Amino acid sequence: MGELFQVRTVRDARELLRKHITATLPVEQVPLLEALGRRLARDLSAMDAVPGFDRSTMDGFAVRARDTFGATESLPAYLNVTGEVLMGRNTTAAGKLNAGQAWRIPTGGMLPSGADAVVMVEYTEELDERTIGVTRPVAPGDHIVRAGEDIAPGDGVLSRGHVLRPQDLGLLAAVGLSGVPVFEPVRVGIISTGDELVETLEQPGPGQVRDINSYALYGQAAAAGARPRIYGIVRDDFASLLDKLRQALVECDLVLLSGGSSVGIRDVAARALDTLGAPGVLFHGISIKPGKPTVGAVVDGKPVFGLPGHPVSAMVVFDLLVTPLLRYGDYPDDPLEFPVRARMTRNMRSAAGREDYLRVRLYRENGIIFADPVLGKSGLISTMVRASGLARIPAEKEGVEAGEYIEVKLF
Ligand SMILES: Nc1nc2c(c(=O)[nH]1)N[C@H]1C(S)=C(S)[C@@H](COP(=O)(O)OP(=O)(O)OC[C@H]3O[C@@H](n4cnc5c(N)ncnc54)[C@H](O)[C@@H]3O)O[C@H]1N2
Ligand code: MOO
Repeated sequence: MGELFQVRTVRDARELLRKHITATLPVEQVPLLEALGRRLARDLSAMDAVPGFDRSTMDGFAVRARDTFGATESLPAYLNVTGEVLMGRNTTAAGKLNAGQAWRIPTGGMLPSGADAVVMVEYTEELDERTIGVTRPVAPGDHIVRAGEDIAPGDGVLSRGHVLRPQDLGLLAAVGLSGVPVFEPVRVGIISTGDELVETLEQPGPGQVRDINSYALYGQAAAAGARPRIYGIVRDDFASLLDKLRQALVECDLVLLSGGSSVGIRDVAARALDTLGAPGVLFHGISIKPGKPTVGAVVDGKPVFGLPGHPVSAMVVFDLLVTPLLRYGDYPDDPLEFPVRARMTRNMRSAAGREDYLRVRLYRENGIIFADPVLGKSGLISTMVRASGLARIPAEKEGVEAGEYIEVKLF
């Protein structure tokens, strides 16, 4: 059996899990339009240069910069208009721009050979069909994008593990990759435990409550790019829990159990996890509030979490320990995990040696972002709904005072 009842910091819990998780995800090739939010399975490099030719970034005239030196409004540089660039057309065939010449060019047009800059149309005056006066000089390279300036052939463009964003799809389209190798989404099995739980459609009797966690955790898993699946409610009993866990572990890459982590069937859950495979339970308890009675296990290389039953606690622990695994397959150091700095509206106590996570509602007043704690016990799901994010009070602090800044991650 693993290291039971030893309370861990979040960092240690992550380290232990990282050390024991060995299961890998299959790779699939998906069309570019289905790749948003997916994780790249290998490094990608560009075959083509983007753009493939020098192009103008303005409507105007392609010129040799040196022909415009010294030009002013009162003494323009006069150039002969000897050509016109058409969009999408190869200018090489149309010849070369020579000294004293200018070619009309649209934004994005291919620079003719011989030209090294573009004069914006605003800084020209048309004297007749064939002559312009340039009223402002340009330097070589002005208003043009060079071939390969965006992406050079052979450039590594995106790395394995990267979660694809809209701009990444644009870049992959630019280099002509219409399909991408991505990891299959993590299949997440969700099991709720408790004799008091009933399905959403049921009317709870006295002493009963509807199952909240299956839905909230399903939402969190889906939001993190995983493929969640609900295994329903299991009664507090070893045999049925073992059965359900066994099934979920065969069909999923990661399994979540909620409830029964503290007293109740705690030992049952831990015993079940140790029965199912090695190394079993890695830790029982993390030094955070809410979320202390969390069980972390690895069974045959796959992570299994016993999340606390209180819905807020389950969601907070999911956010800290499960989301990074689903998103990145790991616990990367993320300096932007809590990206917002906000000013506390009131004092909040916490115990040293324990990280506290506060539900906060953010608002802005006179240019300052304030964090207003949403108070309420961790059994109250409505507190999560009223909050816009989670603020962290680090373990070394004994609280935060009104006016002090804290770090917040947004939901
Ligand atoms: N004597 C102690 N009691 C408790 C302790 C403790 O240290 N000593 N820890 C408290 C803390 S903190 C938490 S968090 C909870 C953890 O409870 P469990 O993980 O053992 O879960 P349960 O006892 O089954 O449930 C707790 C609470 O949550 C409700 N619950 C559970 N599952 C769901 C669900 N799917 N949907 C909605 N609500 C759910 C359950 O009905 C209980 O009210 O223990 C404290 N107690
Ligand atoms: O962990 Mo309990 O989660 O403090 O409510």
